[in-house]
Amino acid sequence: MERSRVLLEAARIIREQREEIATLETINNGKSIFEARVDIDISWQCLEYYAGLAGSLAGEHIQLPGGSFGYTRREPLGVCAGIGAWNYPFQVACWKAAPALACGNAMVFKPSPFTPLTVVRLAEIFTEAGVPKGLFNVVQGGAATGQFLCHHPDVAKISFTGSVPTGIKIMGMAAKGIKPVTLELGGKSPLIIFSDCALENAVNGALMANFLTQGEVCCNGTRVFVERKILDVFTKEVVKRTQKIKIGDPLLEDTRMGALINRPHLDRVQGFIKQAKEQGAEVLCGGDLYVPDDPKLKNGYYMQPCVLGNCTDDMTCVKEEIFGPVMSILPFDTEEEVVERANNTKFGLAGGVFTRDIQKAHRVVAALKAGMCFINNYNISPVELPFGGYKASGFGRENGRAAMEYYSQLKTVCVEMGDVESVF
Ligand SMILES: NC(=O)c1ccc[n+]([C@@H]2O[C@H](COP(=O)([O-])OP(=O)(O)OC[C@H]3O[C@@H](n4cnc5c(N)ncnc54)[C@H](O)[C@@H]3O)[C@@H](O)[C@H]2O)c1
Repeated sequence: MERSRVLLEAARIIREQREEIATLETINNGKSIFEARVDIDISWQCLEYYAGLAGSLAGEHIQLPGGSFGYTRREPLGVCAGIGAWNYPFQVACWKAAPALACGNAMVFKPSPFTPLTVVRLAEIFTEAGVPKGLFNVVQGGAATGQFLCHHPDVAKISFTGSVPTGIKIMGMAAKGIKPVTLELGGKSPLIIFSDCALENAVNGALMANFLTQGEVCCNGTRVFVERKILDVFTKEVVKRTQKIKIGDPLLEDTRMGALINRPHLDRVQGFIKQAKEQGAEVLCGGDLYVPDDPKLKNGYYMQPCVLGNCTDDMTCVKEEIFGPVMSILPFDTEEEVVERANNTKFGLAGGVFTRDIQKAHRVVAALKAGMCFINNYNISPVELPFGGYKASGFGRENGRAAMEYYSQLKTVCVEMGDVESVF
């Protein structure tokens, strides 16, 4: 209950300073202030949720013959290392810190060197809220700092959010110290639009699945499979809506798409579009750099959100995670076919389906090999629901009750109520 009170106080301070933290996050990452506010809201909700669970940590009592019994205790792991990506800096830190602290661990958090700011504010807030000194720590740095944390003998667990190649290295380092890891890695998720969907919802869903945070979202549904019967009407509407997305200064109220994280990443995203064209995809809209009118923004890393048509499953833009505002549209004819194609990927983070047929919706998500599935919506993240991947998208879960298992360990105590019967 003491941990719970401290987490609730931290949540209260975040709510109170929402505007200031959201502004800092926009400066940190380049996403629109509109979205940064949503991230901050999800962050304090996460702290409140784990504050609620902190007092519920408990074991089991198991009866044994002759009045003997056993019981289990949920104990903290110790010092947990959190290593974060740059796309949701404050939120990722809260998703890791809240269950870690609720379970009684300490955390050393390393943000991405591209977004060092807001997690420092989080550490200050924790201190103000009454978290004991040294329990939540921030270290800045890049790969070398991350490696140091993973190898450190006092670190008991590593929770990592980032790319698959780094995830592989993290798991290798953790293996050397036999440390448990949570890996939240990349994705190339399918979004399946059946012809019996509510079209406007499906269009909204496809935009939500592709263009939040400049498309730099791990669970994005970037392979949009559309039943051929509605391909034209759906595509036309998606293109029309994509062209209307307001790009520009992320601190302006009406901006809905800010700047990508840095120049190399922008070049990389542009490279994927160039390659898509070479491989036969058609750019239906966007894809070019965007230069805002405001002269002080002219060197910003802005681009126009892009919709690709004429895509096939073997194209690079359909197989690889682009991590930018690029949607690929792929027609399909039957349920069986689309499920097979949707699962034909090394990733398994998320998936979505739009249909009015409730049986079909449940049948399809049951067949999807992905950890986070959506029916008739996409990319909402209630903290009550566990989140994490299948296959190369990683393992372990954040959020929901499930995360408590990944930040605690089980001790079994066997109690003898009779005499010891020795076999010797
Ligand atoms: N599944 C999820 O929840 C989730 C959420 C956000 C982002 N992501 C993924 O993250 C990726 C983009 O983020 P990124 O470019 O920051 O990823 P990244 O793998 O380059 O870096 C992630 C973090 O790891 C650190 N790091 C890099 N090399 C390291 C090493 N050798 N040892 C230890 N730490 C090291 C970085 O400094 C950074 O803090 C995308 O693939 C995206 O899908 C996944």
